[in-house]
Amino acid sequence: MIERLTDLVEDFAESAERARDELEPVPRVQQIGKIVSVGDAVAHVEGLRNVAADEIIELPGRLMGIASSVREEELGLILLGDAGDLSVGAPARRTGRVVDVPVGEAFLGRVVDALGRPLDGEPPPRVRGRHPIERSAPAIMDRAPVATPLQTGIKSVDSAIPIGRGQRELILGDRQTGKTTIALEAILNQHDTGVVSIYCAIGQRASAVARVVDTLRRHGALERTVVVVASGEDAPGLQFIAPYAATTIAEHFMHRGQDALIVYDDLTRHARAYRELSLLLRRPPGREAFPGDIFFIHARLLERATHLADERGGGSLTALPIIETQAQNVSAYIPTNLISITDGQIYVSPELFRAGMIPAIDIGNSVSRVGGDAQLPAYRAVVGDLKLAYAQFEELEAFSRFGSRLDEDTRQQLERGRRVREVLKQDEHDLVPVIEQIAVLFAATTGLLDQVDVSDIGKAEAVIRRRARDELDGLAKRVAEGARIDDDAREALTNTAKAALESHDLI
Ligand SMILES: Nc1ncnc2c1ncn2[C@@H]1O[C@H](COP(=O)(O)OP(=O)(O)OP(=O)(O)O)[C@@H](O)[C@H]1O
Repeated sequence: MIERLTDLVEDFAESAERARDELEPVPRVQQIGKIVSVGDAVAHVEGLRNVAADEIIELPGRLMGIASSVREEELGLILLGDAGDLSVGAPARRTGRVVDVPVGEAFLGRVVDALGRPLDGEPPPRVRGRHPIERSAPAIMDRAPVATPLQTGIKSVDSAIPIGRGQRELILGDRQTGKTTIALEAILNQHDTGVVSIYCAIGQRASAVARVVDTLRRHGALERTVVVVASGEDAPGLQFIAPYAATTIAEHFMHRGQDALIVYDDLTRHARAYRELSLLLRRPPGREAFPGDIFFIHARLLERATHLADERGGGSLTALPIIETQAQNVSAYIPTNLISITDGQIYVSPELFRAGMIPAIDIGNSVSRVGGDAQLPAYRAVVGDLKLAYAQFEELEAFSRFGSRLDEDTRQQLERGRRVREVLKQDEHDLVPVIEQIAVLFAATTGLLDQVDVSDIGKAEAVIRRRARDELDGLAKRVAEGARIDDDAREALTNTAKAALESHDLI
């Protein structure tokens, strides 16, 4: 109903706009200034009056600039393209418009640039209207608490660092530690949830973006995903506006009452593009040479991700911003800013990655501040023990390296911890449905795997998952509807795991 209404309103707005353009050719007085300096990514203009912040200024060669530094005597423009043959003295024309992007369902399955122009060789998507890339975040009164889980299919995330729809969860870690893969898994896992995804690539190599698009296509996820790309070869201006444009495209779905997921890959490069622009615009550099408003540019972006109240349609936008740290320095400027803006972080550690603990999620250093409220209640049966067993295990393991003799209790904790660690490993794109996660984690945390050899845990997991899939259909449905794990369910989980292990001679 709400979708139909939104469609009607949008169609009406579109035709009203067209009619106005056709019927009233308003005689317009054009204000034209001239370029006084041109840099690689910015230009300065003189002679334009009353320009609004963020207004688009048209330059020769269909190039656009955003009025970023607006001063009485001179304008600093962020160029949305290659400065090319732009020369001093060339005209600069006011447009009275701000940057906007087309939005609509036709964007699903498409790869577009930061201005919504196709990059996949197909014709431009049929749009439902255009919206400015900078929009204010929904008011507090229009928001509702995060209450529905967003399953990622990754065991360690869904159990220990759960994400809810409308949450902002940062993924941070050094380079090549599997950050993009975690975000991609979250997108791939939405195959039957109705959640649409937006993947925004900022400052990446074109080959890396092509790999992501290929993965989405191979897994049948591209048709429910919009890919917005401003690659490293694009103008810094385009890299700067890409996440705002992608968010506007995502908001279209949220305002229609749908659930959307947006991945910003990554905001370190976004911050660097903005630093480059700010320095060229002669703004005073602050900490790490970033300009003073670097916190604000990320806060105003991520504030737009939320869960709307029912009166506003009940849609949601979940944000997974990615940040690359250097030498695991999470207290650098950009990571600390983003940690404070988001509702938690998934920290991936290069040491775990090197040790083959993949996904390399450091559970002890990761947190989800609001997702716990949205987590399916059935997880409570496993998650408390999981976190505790794992934290104790990590501590004990460090101690036991000193070779001190271990008492039986400690030895047992270590053995169980090793098995839990094996269970938390997961192959790329091997997404685990909820009931299978619960069956395997339940077996590991209740000691059913204690007798299984550590080298056989992968096999044990596979047989438990298969049996849970075949035999626990009824429980799976109840769990999805929010049922807790009661005594009957415990018994069913225990019997399933035992039968699976016995039938393969694993215990
Ligand atoms: N669960 C996994 N199992 C096996 N391999 C994985 C897994 N997760 C990631 N990888 C591999 O690790 C490598 C790095 O992954 P990814 O590109 O996701 O990392 P990243 O931290 O986003 O890297 P970058 O620093 O380039 O952004 C890739 O080759 C990927 O295939």
